[in-house]
This record gives sequence, C-alpha cells and structure tokens, in this order.
Amino acid sequence: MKDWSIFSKLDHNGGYLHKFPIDSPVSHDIGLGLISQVGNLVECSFQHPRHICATGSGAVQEVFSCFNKFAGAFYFWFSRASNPKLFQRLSAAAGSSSTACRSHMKQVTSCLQHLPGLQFGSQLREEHAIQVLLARLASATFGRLWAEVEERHACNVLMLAAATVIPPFENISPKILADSMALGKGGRHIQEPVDQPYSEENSPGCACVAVPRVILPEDATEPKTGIKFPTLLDNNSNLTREVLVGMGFRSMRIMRVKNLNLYAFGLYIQPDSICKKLGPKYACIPDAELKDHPDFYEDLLRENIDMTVRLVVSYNGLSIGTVRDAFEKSLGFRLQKMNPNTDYNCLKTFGSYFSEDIRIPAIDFRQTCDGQLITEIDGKQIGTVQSKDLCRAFFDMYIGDPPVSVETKQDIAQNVAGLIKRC
Ligand SMILES: CCCCCCCCCCCC(=O)O
Repeated sequence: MKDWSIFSKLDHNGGYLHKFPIDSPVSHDIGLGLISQVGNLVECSFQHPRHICATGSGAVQEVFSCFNKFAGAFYFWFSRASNPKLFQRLSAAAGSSSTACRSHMKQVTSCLQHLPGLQFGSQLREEHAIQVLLARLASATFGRLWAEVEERHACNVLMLAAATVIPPFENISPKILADSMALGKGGRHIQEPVDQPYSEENSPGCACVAVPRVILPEDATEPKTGIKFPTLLDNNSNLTREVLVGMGFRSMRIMRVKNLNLYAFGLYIQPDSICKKLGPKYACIPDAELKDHPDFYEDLLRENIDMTVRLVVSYNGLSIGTVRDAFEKSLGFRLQKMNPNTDYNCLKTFGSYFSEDIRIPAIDFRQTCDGQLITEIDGKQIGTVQSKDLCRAFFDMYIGDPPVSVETKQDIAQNVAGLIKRC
C-alpha cells in the first residue's frame, strides 16, 4: 500500500471532524453533562463507525481532556450531592447515556441504594461511602468508555482498510490505468474484465497481471478541512483523466494568534504525461528517495506535464477581490523569482477572470502540455492564458519552493513515484 500513501493516509485521518458540544458552562450539571457527552460519543461511534475513525483521536481526546479538566468539579459535585435526588439524577444520566454507560450506571446506583449503613440519616458515613463509590464509578465508567472508544476506533480502521481495498499502483497495468483515465470507461472505478472472475489467484499482489474488482474510493477527504476531492478528475479538453496525487490546505495566521484555513487543494496528474516526460529518468529511483532527489520537483515543473490544481474554499469570508489580490501577489512573487524579466501581462489577464459576478466555491487550474493555464469553474472554462511562465509559477506554489504545504509536496513525490513505477 506504500504508493497509495495519500489514500491510506486519508483512510486513517480523513472524514469530517465531528464536533461535540463540550463547552457547556461549569455548573451543577457538568458531571451529568459529561457522562452524557462521552456516552453520546461512544454511541455515535457505534452508529456512525466512519465518523469516529474519521475523527481520529483528536475529537476523542478533546472530549476526554475536557473531562480531565472538569474532573475536579465533577468529583466535588458528586461528593457533595448527598441527598436522595442524587440517585434520581444518576438514573436520569444513565438513561441519557450510551448502553454501556447506562447499564454501568444502573448497576452502581442500585448498589448505592442497597448498601447497608448508607441511610440518609448518617451524614458522615454516607458522604464517605458515596465519595468512594462515586470515585470508582467515575473511573470505571470512563475507563470502560475509553476502552470501548479505542476498541471501536481500531476496529473502524480495519473495516475501512478492508472496505477500500486499494492496491498500489505497481499492481495495476499501465494500460488499465490509462484506460480507466479515459472518459466513458467504467465510471470512476477500474473494473475487472468480465471474463476474469475475481479470485485469490488473480487478486492484487500476485505476480500475474492483476485486475482488481474496485480500486478507488469515490472521494478522498482532506483531513484538516473535511473537504472532499474526487480521486479521478475528467480532463474535458483532451478526454483523459487525471489522478489525485496530493491534498492539503492553505492557512493564514491572523494577528499572530489565530490560524484561518482559507482553502483546501488537490493536485491531479495525468499518468501518461508523467510516464512520457519523467519515466525514463526516474523509473529506477526508489520511491522513498524521489522526494529528496535534487532535480525531481524542478523536472515536474519544467516538463509541461498535464496537471490540475483544484482549490475549494474553506473560509467563507473571502471576497472575489481578496482572491484576485492574493493570486496576483503570490503569482507575482513566483514569476519574479523565476524570471525577473518576465512579461507580467499574463498575470493581468489571469486576474481579469476573477470578476465580481463569479461565485467561487471551487476552481480548477489546469496546465496543458503546450503551456496554457486554463481556469475552470464547475467544468466551464472561464479563461485561458498562454504562458509557460504563468503555468510554472502557478504549480510552483504547490510543488516549488516554498510550497504551500511541505507535507503535501512530499506526498505528491511519493504518489508520482507510484505512477512512474507503472510506466
Ligand atoms: C476557489 C478557491 C479560492 C481560494 C482562495 C485563493 C486565494 C488565493 C491564493 C493564492 C495562492 C496562495 O498563496 O495560496
């Protein structure tokens, strides 16, 4: 699975971040609120197995760190609650929590009610007994819930891995890969030939020519923003398909304190184009070394390879004027760096496409092998600039120096290495 690192990565971290309403005020009800929240978390993981996996440990840890933060108040509140209403409230909490939590709570509350000596007349003994039992209750309940969350999480990762059996590129013949990219062939999935049933013998991984049943998930999710990208992108101008080789997000620091996620991006490459232009030079370089090869990114940028960057807005407060200015600034800097004597008219033409009347939830920027930069919204071209310098400046933002995301740049190298292996 090495060469599909981008997808295996998505499988483990992808999906949207499930937000749990944990910011309720510290109040008399915080203990019950937290039990209920954690119970909901576990229940949610049962009902929406992908979410808990997609959440990764982040949201789970958020909830549990919140629990830790309020544990003192929680314990204090329980230990003070020495009145008959306590039992009703515990039962109510049990009623609103997960099944595991519910049965555990019921067990303990009934245990509390039947303890000899725990009559409400004897205040001290009662308080002490309640403190001990409730401390145990808190630790046992949360310990158990935590174990369930972890168990479920591990299970979900396995389920997902099994559900999206994605063989590495080297197990797919280049012909099949190229065919599947061509429009009108078998939708987004690579299909097995009808005369060859799927079996262990011809499954991915064996030395014979293997044709997997279904190899690509419909969409991949950029983990930080939760934005989805198709794994294959139709290129309507030359009727080919491009493959997603990397995703990332662009953030901006506001007043040195807040990070704003402006947009997510996905980079797509046409495998044939890679094979023709980079195959001969890089086929013998081990996959893991490609990202550190001194010429690799430079060649990727210089060789006019068919590729596309899709940008999808994450922060909705961006005006079209801001987008235009940001592009002019970023691209101007890259053009200047590459060639101080460049003709900046290309930048003006490019900027003119961002007129006030366009809506920009997502834009594709496609470079053609003859040096055009095509801008598309919803599959419709809104403009084309003929300038190799501008193409290069544009892709330099994602695979040049400095890149918008170093990690994504490396993922791209890893996945392009996978494509080259199939040439
Ligand atoms: C449709 C998505 C548009 C998102 C806003 C893009 C803003 C311009 C960014 C310029 C490139 C950069 O510096 O990241």
